[in-house]
Amino acid sequence: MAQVISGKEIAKQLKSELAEQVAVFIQNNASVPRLAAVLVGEDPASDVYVRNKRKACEAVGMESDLHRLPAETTQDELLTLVAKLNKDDAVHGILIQLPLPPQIDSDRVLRAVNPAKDVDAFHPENVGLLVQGQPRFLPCTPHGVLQMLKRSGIETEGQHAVVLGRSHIVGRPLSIMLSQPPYNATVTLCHSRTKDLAEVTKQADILIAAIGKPKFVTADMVKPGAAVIDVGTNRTDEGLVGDADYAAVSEVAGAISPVPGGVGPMTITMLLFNTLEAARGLET
Ligand SMILES: Nc1nc(=O)c2c([nH]1)NC[C@@H]1CN(c3ccc(C(=O)N[C@@H](CCC(=O)O)C(=O)O)cc3)C=[N+]21
Repeated sequence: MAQVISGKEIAKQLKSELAEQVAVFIQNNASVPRLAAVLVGEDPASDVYVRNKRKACEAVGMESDLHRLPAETTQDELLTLVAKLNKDDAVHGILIQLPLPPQIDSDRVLRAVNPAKDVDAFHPENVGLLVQGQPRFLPCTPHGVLQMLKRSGIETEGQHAVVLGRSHIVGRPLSIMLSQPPYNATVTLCHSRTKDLAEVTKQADILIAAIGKPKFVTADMVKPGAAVIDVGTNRTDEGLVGDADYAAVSEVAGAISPVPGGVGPMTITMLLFNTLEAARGLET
Protein backbone atom coordinates (compact mmCIF):
# COMPACT_ATOMS: atom_id res chain seq x y z
CA MET A 1 0.00 0.00 0.00
CA ALA A 2 1.13 3.49 -0.82
CA GLN A 3 2.43 6.01 1.69
CA VAL A 4 -0.32 8.61 2.23
CA ILE A 5 0.86 12.18 1.66
CA SER A 6 -1.41 14.12 3.99
CA GLY A 7 -1.59 17.73 2.84
CA LYS A 8 -3.74 18.39 5.87
CA GLU A 9 -0.98 17.31 8.28
CA ILE A 10 1.78 19.13 6.39
CA ALA A 11 -0.40 22.24 6.24
CA LYS A 12 -0.94 22.06 10.00
CA GLN A 13 2.81 22.00 10.57
CA LEU A 14 3.38 24.88 8.13
CA LYS A 15 0.64 26.95 9.75
CA SER A 16 2.19 26.63 13.18
CA GLU A 17 5.52 27.83 11.71
CA LEU A 18 3.66 30.65 9.99
CA ALA A 19 1.81 31.71 13.14
CA GLU A 20 5.17 32.33 14.85
CA GLN A 21 6.38 34.44 11.93
CA VAL A 22 3.14 36.43 11.89
CA ALA A 23 3.53 37.16 15.61
CA VAL A 24 7.07 38.43 15.00
CA PHE A 25 5.87 40.58 12.09
CA ILE A 26 3.12 42.13 14.21
CA GLN A 27 5.61 42.91 16.94
CA ASN A 28 8.06 44.60 14.55
CA ASN A 29 5.48 46.51 12.50
CA ALA A 30 2.47 48.53 13.46
CA SER A 31 0.19 46.38 11.32
CA VAL A 32 -1.35 42.94 10.92
CA PRO A 33 -0.97 41.09 7.57
CA ARG A 34 -4.28 41.48 5.74
CA LEU A 35 -5.75 39.55 2.82
CA ALA A 36 -8.62 40.90 0.71
CA ALA A 37 -10.49 38.26 -1.27
CA VAL A 38 -12.91 39.23 -4.02
CA LEU A 39 -15.66 36.82 -5.00
CA VAL A 40 -17.99 37.69 -7.88
CA GLY A 41 -21.21 35.68 -8.07
CA GLU A 42 -22.05 32.36 -6.49
CA ASP A 43 -19.97 29.23 -6.92
CA PRO A 44 -20.30 26.32 -4.48
CA ALA A 45 -16.64 25.26 -4.92
CA SER A 46 -15.50 28.82 -4.28
CA ASP A 47 -17.63 29.00 -1.14
CA VAL A 48 -15.63 26.22 0.54
CA TYR A 49 -12.40 27.89 -0.47
CA VAL A 50 -13.58 31.25 0.93
CA ARG A 51 -14.69 29.71 4.22
CA ASN A 52 -11.47 27.73 4.70
CA LYS A 53 -9.36 30.77 3.83
CA ARG A 54 -11.04 32.86 6.47
CA LYS A 55 -10.58 30.16 9.14
CA ALA A 56 -6.93 29.70 8.20
CA CYS A 57 -6.20 33.45 8.36
CA GLU A 58 -7.69 33.59 11.84
CA ALA A 59 -5.69 30.55 12.94
CA VAL A 60 -2.34 32.16 12.07
CA GLY A 61 -3.25 35.64 13.35
CA MET A 62 -3.90 37.43 10.06
CA GLU A 63 -6.84 39.60 9.04
CA SER A 64 -9.03 38.81 6.07
CA ASP A 65 -11.86 40.60 4.28
CA LEU A 66 -14.26 39.09 1.80
CA HIS A 67 -15.67 41.38 -0.88
CA ARG A 68 -18.71 39.60 -2.25
CA LEU A 69 -20.08 41.10 -5.46
CA PRO A 70 -23.23 40.06 -7.36
CA ALA A 71 -22.95 37.85 -10.47
CA GLU A 72 -24.00 40.77 -12.70
CA THR A 73 -21.12 43.04 -11.57
CA THR A 74 -19.61 44.94 -14.50
CA GLN A 75 -15.95 45.00 -15.40
CA ASP A 76 -15.72 48.69 -14.48
CA GLU A 77 -17.21 48.06 -11.06
CA LEU A 78 -14.71 45.29 -10.41
CA LEU A 79 -11.81 47.40 -11.66
CA THR A 80 -12.91 50.21 -9.33
CA LEU A 81 -12.80 47.84 -6.36
CA VAL A 82 -9.36 46.55 -7.38
CA ALA A 83 -8.06 50.13 -7.65
CA LYS A 84 -9.39 50.85 -4.16
CA LEU A 85 -7.72 47.75 -2.70
CA ASN A 86 -4.46 48.59 -4.51
CA LYS A 87 -4.44 51.98 -2.76
CA ASP A 88 -5.50 50.74 0.68
CA ASP A 89 -2.32 50.57 2.80
CA ALA A 90 -4.01 48.23 5.29
CA VAL A 91 -4.44 45.58 2.55
CA HIS A 92 -1.31 43.55 1.78
CA GLY A 93 -2.69 40.73 -0.35
CA ILE A 94 -5.41 40.77 -3.01
CA LEU A 95 -7.02 37.61 -4.35
CA ILE A 96 -9.54 37.69 -7.19
CA GLN A 97 -11.33 34.40 -7.02
CA LEU A 98 -11.60 32.58 -10.35
CA PRO A 99 -13.59 31.85 -12.43
CA LEU A 100 -15.14 35.28 -13.05
CA PRO A 101 -18.50 35.65 -14.81
CA PRO A 102 -18.45 35.80 -18.64
CA GLN A 103 -19.03 39.56 -18.95
CA ILE A 104 -15.69 40.17 -17.25
CA ASP A 105 -12.31 39.95 -18.98
CA SER A 106 -10.32 38.02 -16.37
CA ASP A 107 -6.90 38.82 -17.84
CA ARG A 108 -7.69 42.52 -17.76
CA VAL A 109 -8.69 42.33 -14.08
CA LEU A 110 -5.66 40.23 -13.06
CA ARG A 111 -3.39 42.76 -14.80
CA ALA A 112 -4.99 45.54 -12.74
CA VAL A 113 -3.88 44.04 -9.39
CA ASN A 114 -0.81 45.71 -7.89
CA PRO A 115 1.89 43.05 -8.52
CA ALA A 116 3.27 43.66 -5.01
CA LYS A 117 -0.13 42.54 -3.59
CA ASP A 118 -0.69 39.73 -6.10
CA VAL A 119 -0.61 36.78 -3.66
CA ASP A 120 -1.93 34.36 -6.33
CA ALA A 121 1.04 35.26 -8.58
CA PHE A 122 -1.26 35.58 -11.60
CA HIS A 123 -0.11 39.03 -12.78
CA PRO A 124 2.03 38.81 -15.95
CA GLU A 125 4.91 40.55 -14.16
CA ASN A 126 4.93 37.86 -11.47
CA VAL A 127 4.51 35.06 -14.03
CA GLY A 128 7.48 36.50 -15.93
CA LEU A 129 9.62 36.70 -12.80
CA LEU A 130 8.76 33.08 -11.96
CA VAL A 131 9.66 31.84 -15.46
CA GLN A 132 12.99 33.68 -15.20
CA GLY A 133 13.75 31.95 -11.91
CA GLN A 134 13.40 35.14 -9.82
CA PRO A 135 9.95 34.70 -8.30
CA ARG A 136 8.35 37.40 -6.15
CA PHE A 137 5.49 35.11 -5.10
CA LEU A 138 5.18 31.39 -5.78
CA PRO A 139 1.73 30.39 -7.12
CA CYS A 140 -0.17 28.76 -4.24
CA THR A 141 -1.23 25.36 -5.57
CA PRO A 142 2.08 24.54 -7.33
CA HIS A 143 4.00 25.70 -4.25
CA GLY A 144 1.78 23.50 -2.08
CA VAL A 145 2.48 20.48 -4.29
CA LEU A 146 6.24 21.07 -4.12
CA GLN A 147 6.13 21.40 -0.32
CA MET A 148 4.20 18.11 -0.12
CA LEU A 149 6.93 16.34 -2.11
CA LYS A 150 9.73 17.97 -0.15
CA ARG A 151 8.24 17.33 3.28
CA SER A 152 7.46 13.70 2.39
CA GLY A 153 11.10 13.06 1.47
CA ILE A 154 10.36 12.55 -2.23
CA GLU A 155 13.44 13.31 -4.32
CA THR A 156 12.78 15.37 -7.46
CA GLU A 157 16.30 15.96 -8.79
CA GLY A 158 16.83 14.05 -12.03
CA GLN A 159 13.48 12.31 -11.64
CA HIS A 160 10.90 12.18 -14.38
CA ALA A 161 7.93 14.32 -13.34
CA VAL A 162 4.85 14.10 -15.54
CA VAL A 163 2.33 16.91 -15.12
CA LEU A 164 -1.15 16.16 -16.39
CA GLY A 165 -2.92 19.43 -17.27
CA ARG A 166 -1.58 22.72 -18.63
CA SER A 167 -3.74 25.28 -16.80
CA HIS A 168 -2.32 28.71 -16.04
CA ILE A 169 -3.14 28.17 -12.35
CA VAL A 170 -1.56 24.75 -11.77
CA GLY A 171 -0.07 22.62 -14.55
CA ARG A 172 1.87 25.23 -16.51
CA PRO A 173 3.58 27.01 -13.57
CA LEU A 174 4.19 23.70 -11.75
CA SER A 175 5.92 22.22 -14.80
CA ILE A 176 8.21 25.25 -14.90
CA MET A 177 8.98 25.19 -11.18
CA LEU A 178 9.74 21.44 -11.19
CA SER A 179 12.30 21.97 -13.95
CA GLN A 180 14.07 24.75 -12.02
CA PRO A 181 16.48 24.56 -9.07
CA PRO A 182 16.22 23.34 -6.38
CA TYR A 183 13.83 20.72 -7.83
CA ASN A 184 15.73 19.94 -11.06
CA ALA A 185 13.26 17.35 -12.35
CA THR A 186 12.95 16.20 -15.95
CA VAL A 187 9.47 17.38 -16.84
CA THR A 188 6.85 16.24 -19.32
CA LEU A 189 3.69 18.36 -19.59
CA CYS A 190 0.70 16.35 -20.87
CA HIS A 191 -2.81 17.48 -21.70
CA SER A 192 -6.03 16.48 -23.43
CA ARG A 193 -4.32 16.26 -26.84
CA THR A 194 -1.43 14.05 -25.73
CA LYS A 195 -1.07 10.86 -27.81
CA ASP A 196 -0.80 7.53 -25.94
CA LEU A 197 -1.22 9.31 -22.63
CA ALA A 198 -0.97 6.17 -20.47
CA GLU A 199 2.39 5.33 -22.07
CA VAL A 200 3.70 8.72 -20.99
CA THR A 201 2.24 8.74 -17.47
CA LYS A 202 3.59 5.21 -16.87
CA GLN A 203 7.10 6.62 -17.19
CA ALA A 204 6.58 9.08 -14.37
CA ASP A 205 8.50 8.80 -11.12
CA ILE A 206 6.29 11.67 -9.97
CA LEU A 207 2.82 12.07 -11.45
CA ILE A 208 0.83 15.25 -10.90
CA ALA A 209 -2.86 14.97 -11.80
CA ALA A 210 -4.33 18.39 -12.55
CA ILE A 211 -6.84 17.93 -15.35
CA GLY A 212 -10.10 18.38 -13.47
CA LYS A 213 -11.68 15.05 -14.46
CA PRO A 214 -12.89 12.81 -11.62
CA LYS A 215 -10.97 9.48 -11.31
CA PHE A 216 -9.26 10.08 -14.67
CA VAL A 217 -5.94 8.53 -13.57
CA THR A 218 -6.38 4.78 -13.31
CA ALA A 219 -4.01 2.16 -11.88
CA ASP A 220 -2.76 1.06 -15.33
CA MET A 221 -1.47 4.62 -15.97
CA VAL A 222 0.88 4.55 -12.98
CA LYS A 223 4.36 3.06 -12.65
CA PRO A 224 4.70 0.83 -9.58
CA GLY A 225 6.24 2.84 -6.76
CA ALA A 226 5.58 6.26 -8.31
CA ALA A 227 4.53 9.27 -6.23
CA VAL A 228 1.10 10.60 -7.25
CA ILE A 229 -0.09 14.07 -6.24
CA ASP A 230 -3.77 14.65 -6.92
CA VAL A 231 -4.71 18.28 -7.54
CA GLY A 232 -8.30 17.53 -8.62
CA THR A 233 -11.22 18.98 -6.66
CA ASN A 234 -14.22 17.61 -8.53
CA ARG A 235 -17.62 17.92 -6.96
CA THR A 236 -19.65 14.83 -7.83
CA ASP A 237 -22.70 13.05 -6.40
CA GLU A 238 -20.25 10.98 -4.36
CA GLY A 239 -18.81 14.19 -2.88
CA LEU A 240 -15.38 15.70 -3.45
CA VAL A 241 -13.34 13.46 -5.78
CA GLY A 242 -9.79 13.85 -7.07
CA ASP A 243 -8.39 13.31 -10.57
CA ALA A 244 -7.06 9.89 -9.55
CA ASP A 245 -8.96 6.70 -8.80
CA TYR A 246 -7.58 6.69 -5.26
CA ALA A 247 -8.46 3.14 -4.17
CA ALA A 248 -7.00 1.48 -7.26
CA VAL A 249 -4.01 3.80 -7.74
CA SER A 250 -2.90 3.48 -4.10
CA GLU A 251 -2.38 -0.28 -4.73
CA VAL A 252 0.27 0.55 -7.35
CA ALA A 253 1.79 3.88 -6.29
CA GLY A 254 4.55 4.25 -3.72
CA ALA A 255 2.94 7.42 -2.35
CA ILE A 256 -0.31 9.25 -3.04
CA SER A 257 -2.11 12.35 -1.77
CA PRO A 258 -5.82 12.05 -0.95
CA VAL A 259 -8.75 14.34 -1.82
CA PRO A 260 -9.95 15.91 0.41
CA GLY A 261 -7.08 16.43 2.83
CA GLY A 262 -4.37 16.71 0.18
CA VAL A 263 -3.50 19.66 -2.04
CA GLY A 264 -6.51 21.81 -0.98
CA PRO A 265 -5.33 22.65 2.54
CA MET A 266 -1.82 23.24 1.18
CA THR A 267 -3.09 25.79 -1.37
CA ILE A 268 -4.62 27.84 1.42
CA THR A 269 -1.51 27.63 3.57
CA MET A 270 0.72 28.87 0.74
CA LEU A 271 -1.71 31.76 0.21
CA LEU A 272 -1.19 32.80 3.84
CA PHE A 273 2.55 32.46 3.35
CA ASN A 274 2.38 34.84 0.35
CA THR A 275 0.25 37.30 2.30
CA LEU A 276 2.95 37.51 4.98
CA GLU A 277 5.57 37.93 2.23
CA ALA A 278 3.50 40.73 0.68
CA ALA A 279 3.15 42.46 4.06
CA ARG A 280 6.91 42.23 4.58
CA GLY A 281 7.55 43.73 1.15
CA LEU A 282 5.07 46.58 1.60
CA GLU A 283 5.80 47.55 5.19
CA THR A 284 9.59 47.75 5.05
N1 LIG B 1 -7.77 33.15 -7.62
C1 LIG B 1 -8.01 31.90 -7.23
N2 LIG B 1 -7.05 31.18 -6.60
C2 LIG B 1 -7.30 29.90 -6.18
O1 LIG B 1 -6.39 29.23 -5.62
C3 LIG B 1 -8.61 29.33 -6.40
C4 LIG B 1 -9.58 30.15 -7.04
N3 LIG B 1 -9.24 31.40 -7.45
N4 LIG B 1 -10.85 29.69 -7.25
C5 LIG B 1 -11.29 28.42 -6.70
C6 LIG B 1 -10.16 27.40 -6.65
C7 LIG B 1 -10.45 26.23 -5.74
N5 LIG B 1 -9.48 26.29 -4.68
C8 LIG B 1 -9.51 25.48 -3.53
C9 LIG B 1 -8.58 25.61 -2.52
C10 LIG B 1 -8.65 24.84 -1.37
C11 LIG B 1 -9.65 23.90 -1.19
C12 LIG B 1 -9.70 23.11 0.05
O2 LIG B 1 -9.28 23.55 1.11
N6 LIG B 1 -10.20 21.88 0.04
C13 LIG B 1 -10.26 21.05 1.22
C14 LIG B 1 -11.66 20.94 1.78
C15 LIG B 1 -12.72 20.56 0.79
C16 LIG B 1 -14.09 20.33 1.41
O3 LIG B 1 -14.18 20.21 2.65
O4 LIG B 1 -15.05 20.27 0.65
C17 LIG B 1 -9.63 19.71 0.93
O5 LIG B 1 -9.36 19.41 -0.25
O6 LIG B 1 -9.38 18.98 1.85
C18 LIG B 1 -10.57 23.73 -2.22
C19 LIG B 1 -10.50 24.51 -3.36
C20 LIG B 1 -8.66 27.36 -4.89
N7 LIG B 1 -8.96 28.03 -6.01
